[in-house]
Amino acid sequence: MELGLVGLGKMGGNMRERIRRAGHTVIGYDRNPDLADVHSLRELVDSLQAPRVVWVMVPAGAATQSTVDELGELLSPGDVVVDGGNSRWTDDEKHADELAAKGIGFVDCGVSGGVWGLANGYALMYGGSAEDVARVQPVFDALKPEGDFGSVHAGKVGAGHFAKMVHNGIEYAMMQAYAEGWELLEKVDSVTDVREVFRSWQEGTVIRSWLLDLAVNALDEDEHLERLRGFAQDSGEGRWTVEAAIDNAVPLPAITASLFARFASRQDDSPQMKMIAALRNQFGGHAVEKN
Ligand SMILES: O=C(CO)[C@H](O)[C@H](O)COP(=O)(O)O
Repeated sequence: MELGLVGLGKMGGNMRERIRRAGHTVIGYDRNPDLADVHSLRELVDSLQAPRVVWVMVPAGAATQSTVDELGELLSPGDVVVDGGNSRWTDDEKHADELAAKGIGFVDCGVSGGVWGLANGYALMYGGSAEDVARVQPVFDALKPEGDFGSVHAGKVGAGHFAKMVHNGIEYAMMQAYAEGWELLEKVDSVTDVREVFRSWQEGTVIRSWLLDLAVNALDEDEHLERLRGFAQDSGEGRWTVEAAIDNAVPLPAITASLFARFASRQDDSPQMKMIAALRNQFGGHAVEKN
């Protein structure tokens, strides 16, 4: 089939390649002309035969919104837009409604696989009507990993990004657990080779996983992670997971703590711990350290 792909960065560029390897025609547009096959969204749309499928792979928020808006002006009834970025799931219904008013279908798709997806395939979680999903199915089949699993029609519009959001919340908590275990192992004198302990866990243990494999890769590159600062950003999905938990009164202590640990990583000197120190000093005369 023919696909229009908007956004050819780290994810989109590799996805174009994987879809082409499966025998499909992909016409890609990116603001960076060095990456693009065409020079504008209009040229992309004009290059595709109707009914068209256009996959959007740009940053969540304003960039996705403006791309969907522009496609809404350029596409025709019967075409389908797929949002494959890490959009907030609550944006999907809005995008679907805006496009539906013009007779254009919409599918949201959470994509996981990072820079390894070209070789390993991308895990896909999508939401939308059966009819719209069927139109995109050959592309899903090209992108997904080999084997029986790795893609799911999770439900109606929004379900794909909701599933991907929860996936990322789990990712936060798993990474935090490996990180805490690693720090404790590094702290004690009795364990003399932490990297080899992590490596040994890759087989036979209850906690083996791809994230553990990646932790071993990282320790092979920098055994004690001395070249890195302990600073972690977040892109939004952890926050949205916690917000959804509050909306639904579902307790998520591990995921919430792992999000807050990232916030703490951005502080050189914790203001709240200054208050703890001050209060201990006030009520008990406990010693404080001064700047
Ligand atoms: O979706 C992903 C992996 O599954 C992305 O890498 C995601 O951006 C990571 O999220 P964060 O920046 O919040 O750690």
